[in-house]
Order: sequence, then C-alpha cells, then structure tokens
Amino acid sequence: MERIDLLLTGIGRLVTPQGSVPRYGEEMRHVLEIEHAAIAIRGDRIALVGPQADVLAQLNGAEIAETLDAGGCLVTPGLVDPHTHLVHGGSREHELSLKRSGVPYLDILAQGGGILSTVKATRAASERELYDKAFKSLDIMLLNGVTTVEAKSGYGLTLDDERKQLRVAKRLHEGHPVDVVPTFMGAHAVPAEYKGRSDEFVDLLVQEMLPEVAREGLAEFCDVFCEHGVFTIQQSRRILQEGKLLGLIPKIHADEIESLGGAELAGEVGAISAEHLLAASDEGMRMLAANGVIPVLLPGTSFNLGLKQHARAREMIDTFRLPVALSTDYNPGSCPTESIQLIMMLASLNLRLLPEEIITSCTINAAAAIGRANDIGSIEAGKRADLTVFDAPNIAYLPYHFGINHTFGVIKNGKVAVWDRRIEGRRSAGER
Ligand SMILES: N=CN[C@@H](CCC(=O)O)C(=O)O
Ligand SMILES: [Zn+2]
Repeated sequence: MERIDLLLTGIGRLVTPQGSVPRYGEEMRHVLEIEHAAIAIRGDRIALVGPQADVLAQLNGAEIAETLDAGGCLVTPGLVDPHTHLVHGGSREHELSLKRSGVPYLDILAQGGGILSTVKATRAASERELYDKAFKSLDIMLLNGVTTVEAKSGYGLTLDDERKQLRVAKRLHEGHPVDVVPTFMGAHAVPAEYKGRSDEFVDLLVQEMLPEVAREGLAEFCDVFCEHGVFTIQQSRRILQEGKLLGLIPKIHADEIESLGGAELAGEVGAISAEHLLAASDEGMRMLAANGVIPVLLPGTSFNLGLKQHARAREMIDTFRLPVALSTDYNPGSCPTESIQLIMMLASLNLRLLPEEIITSCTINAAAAIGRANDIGSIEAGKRADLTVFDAPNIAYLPYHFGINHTFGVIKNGKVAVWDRRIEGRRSAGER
C-alpha cells in the first residue's frame, strides 16, 4: 500500500449513496451504512473506505502521515448545494413587513423591488465588497457541512455587472475551500431600463451577453427565471437554446409560482435540472423523467414565502421515479439562509422525504444537478475526499433535532477544513 496522507478513524456510522450517477425514485432510499468505519485519503482522493478493521488490515505497513479520530461521529459525503444566488450586494429586510402584510413576491418585483432592489445594490457594490460578503456566506455553508456550491449571477443584468458577479464567483472558487460552480443567469429579471421591452432585453442577452460569457469561460450553466411577468416560455426557450449552442448547459427556474409549462420546457431543451417546481404539472414531471432532468427542490423558499403549496416530492419520487435533489436557494429575497440543515428539516416536514432520501438529495443527486456526480457526492475509492462529520448518531437525527448546526468537522479535498474541539470530547467520553 502506498503512502496515506490522512486516515480518518473512529467513525461511529458512515452513510453514503453509491455510484457516479443520480439515484432515481426508490433508489434514493438505498444508502450504504457502515458502523465503526474508517476512510483513508491520498492527496485529494479517497483511497480506501470500509469497516475500520478491514481498512486497518489493508493498510498494514503503509506509511500514514496523519490520523484523525472522528470520536464516534456520523460521517457523510460533503454536502452539495446546487442552487444559490451566492454573489449579491445588500439585503432585503426592508421588504419583510411588506411581505408579511401579504404582498405577493411577484407584486413586489413588479413594483420595482424584490430582485430589482438587489440589482441596484449589486451594481453599486465593488468586486471586493461582493467577494467579502459572499466569502462570509461560504464560511457559514462550510461550517454547516457544505463542500460544493453552485452560484448564479443575475443581479447585474448588464454585461459588465453580470461579468462582475461571475468573476467574483471564480475568485471565490480559487480563494475559499468550498468549490464554487458558476451559472450565468442574466435572465433573472427584466431590468428597470427595459421595463415593457422584455423582448429587446432578450435580444441583448442572446446577442451580446451569452456569447461574451461563453467566450470568457465565466459560466458552465445558463439559467432563466421562467415565470408569469418575468420571462415567458418562448423567451426562456430562446435563451436556453442559444446558450446551449454556446456550450452553456441549460437550467431553469420552472413553475415556481404558476404552472406555465417550465418543467415541460426543461425536458424539451434537455436541461440538466429544473428548479422549484411547486406548480409543475403531471405532464411536466413526465417530461422531466423522460429527458433525465433533475428536479432541484427548494423547500426553504416556499417556507419563507409563506406558501401553502409545496413541490410534489413524493409523487416525483414514487410515481415519476425522478432523482430529486435539494438546495438552499440561498438568496436575499425568497430564501435568505445558508443553512442546508434547515432545508433538510423542511424537506422532511413539508416534502415528506425520508432521511435516506434527504441524504441522497443533498449529496449524489445534488452533485448530478451540477454535472459532478462522477467526482463528488459519495464516499467511494477514487472520489474526491470531501466529507462531513456530524455530531449525530444517525441520519434521521439531522432533520429531527432541528434548528442547530450538527456539523463538527469537514474534510475538503483531503484537507481538514473544519474540526471542532468537541470531537475530542466525544472521543474521551466514548472511551470512559
Ligand atoms: N425566483 C427567482 N429567483 C430567486 C429569488 C431571487 C430574489 O428574490 O432575489 C429564487 O430562486 O427564489
Ligand atoms: Zn433561484
């Protein structure tokens, strides 16, 4: 056996989905569970995983640079957050009372607030300010156990301001332990200067913004807010198809508030994922399934907007055999939280997902929603050594004991990124 850089022992329970593709329907419940496990890491890769006795036997005679005892904690793959609006200026607590008095989300946007208020703040912010603010959010995500995050632009809405957001995302990827995956979302809202002229804004997007973003390699995905009063099905189709021709993989905010046919469009254009989907039709869900589109559900958003309706996750899994993923949708308007563990709780409460389905949704299926299921999302030899260590006896405990952060440790790219001294306390307590 070659040299091992890091050996993680004393894992009370290891839970992981398996494979390099999304888990569909009832497969989402099939996770591997190993008690008293260990993981050997070489460089940024997992070299060995299994029951501790087996791993130690296989390592017999190997040089081990560092050994860490997980103190009997629960270990899962590093969590993946595949839908965030990470980079933005300002915040929108000034809209809270308006929202709570019953003014709908889309009405606030139509009045020039909502997303457009964050557009003003983002345009006014320097690259440094955007970087520092997003860096803090990434710290919170990491401390919550997240190791990879998708980040959308969409608060610039001019070529230069969109490029500014995407450049910040790139620098964050380089400068923060959490990996940041960039998505161009110039079609997030029609900016004030194009009010009533949305087709002209779409021309600008297609003719100038998309080609430049693709030319500079600033994004992997292209996303559109397809919604009543924002971008129509026809406009969304045009943007996503043009983006696809330029090598940007389609994603879509679909059927969040009204059933417009966004899920159907996701299937038609071959999107990698469709997001929200509260109002998706049966035909829409059938189209997602027929075209391998991953539904990314955002229960924090429906919760925070006070909506009675939730995405029909049980039907998606049980009837349509879809590979559901979960995400925070972290953004300053509809879901101002970085806490993926809150989302786990809401997925249990409002989407009726089982603990195994929740773990799968936050790991391998979330990784697949950003095209990375072959690299992250499970604990297997050869995969990236991204691991989250929880102070919990099992995975059901995570959504059960809610409102707190269970994460005690995070290994990112084979390196210790978070290690709470309370792990040591757990170990000594276990030994007594
Ligand atoms: N729905 C559109 N976009 C975001 C919200 C953005 C905002 O309100 O600033 C979402 O995914 O919920
Ligand atoms: Zn969103």
